[in-house]
Amino acid sequence: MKREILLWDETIFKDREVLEFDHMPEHFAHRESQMEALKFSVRPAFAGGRPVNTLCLGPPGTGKTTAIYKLFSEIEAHSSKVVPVHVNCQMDHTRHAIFLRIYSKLLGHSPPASGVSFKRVLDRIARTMVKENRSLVVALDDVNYLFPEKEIDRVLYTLLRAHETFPGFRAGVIAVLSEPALAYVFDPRVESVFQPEEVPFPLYSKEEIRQILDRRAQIGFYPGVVSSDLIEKIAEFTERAGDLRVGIDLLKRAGLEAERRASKSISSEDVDRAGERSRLVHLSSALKPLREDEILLLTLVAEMGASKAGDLYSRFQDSTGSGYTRFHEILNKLDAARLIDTDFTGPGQRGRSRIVRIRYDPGEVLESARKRRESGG
Ligand SMILES: Nc1ncnc2c1ncn2[C@@H]1O[C@H](COP(=O)(O)OP(=O)(O)OP(=O)(O)O)[C@@H](O)[C@H]1O
Repeated sequence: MKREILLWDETIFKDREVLEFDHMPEHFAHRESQMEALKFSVRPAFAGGRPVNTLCLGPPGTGKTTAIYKLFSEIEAHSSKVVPVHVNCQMDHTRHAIFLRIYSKLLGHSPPASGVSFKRVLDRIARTMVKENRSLVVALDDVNYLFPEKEIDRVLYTLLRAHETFPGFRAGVIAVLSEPALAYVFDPRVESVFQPEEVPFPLYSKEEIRQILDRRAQIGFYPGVVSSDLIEKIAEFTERAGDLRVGIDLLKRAGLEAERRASKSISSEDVDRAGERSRLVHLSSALKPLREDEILLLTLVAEMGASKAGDLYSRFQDSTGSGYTRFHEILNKLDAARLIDTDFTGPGQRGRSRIVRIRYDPGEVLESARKRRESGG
């Protein structure tokens, strides 16, 4: 008879690495049109032109960063005419830091002296690019971290108008934002040079999620560890949470739960047990793009428990001085991000008497919001 118990030195994971978020999936399904649009935007750069500015928009976990990485590795494999630089704006959120990142990528090392002036960094980048007749493509990932203090205007102005000072300098920007639309109003001097082509990244459907997770599971686990019924269950859970990362995390955690029981296969109970923690993965990614007043309203919902929209509004107005329109806008946004529920009051309950509830454990929300505030943005 086949042994069902896992020995202490055995594992059900064939390749753990594929269940990590930073794993670059070999097969990037359901994003063909977005990849085409991105390739189209950098194409002019290969012929000595300027890349087309682009804006990738979509909720967390819809493959925006993955698309950029794929694009950039293809560019690097194809030609040295184009210099692609990926900037994580959560880490590099000043113009100086971003240009240091570009400098290091282009020249292969940091500037010799720390504290070197911005002007010298820019000068070196622009002259090198012009001399080598190359084009720059800068991806500003999570660009919302550049909105406070209007840092984004300074970054775009410098990148996209540098050719006025350094003739022959060519640069394009791919901005990445975890939201369905761009609400930021640019400085007019930036707007005249930055009218990006929008590339939408919609949420994956349940079937798309199922296919993606199925493939991960095939590579990540040994055969027979996870059944197709369970993949279906995980896909449903992931669709409800609204973030593919939840599904990837759930596969991994459910696998660990099975190993804890020394079982050679994952059970439905393993998935249930892992579910709550995995759902929190969405919480931190959904908080990432939120503005200060949006986080404030979310924390009020967490603190007040199930409350009437009218009561919530009074507290919100006391703290921010904002009007009902803004309050309503944020409520809808938090609802769309699946952070709150505003709709289970039954017929006839509309407007200020709507009941608003948090979709996560309030303590977890307050803790994540605190971390998000500390990380800036
Ligand atoms: N089409 C896909 N096929 C396989 N894996 C995918 C696909 N789309 C996304 N993923 C995986 O989902 C995770 C999240 O993807 P990614 O980081 O690209 O999303 P994102 O839209 O940039 O999210 P955020 O806005 O939170 O930064 C990654 O682990 C990535 O490998």
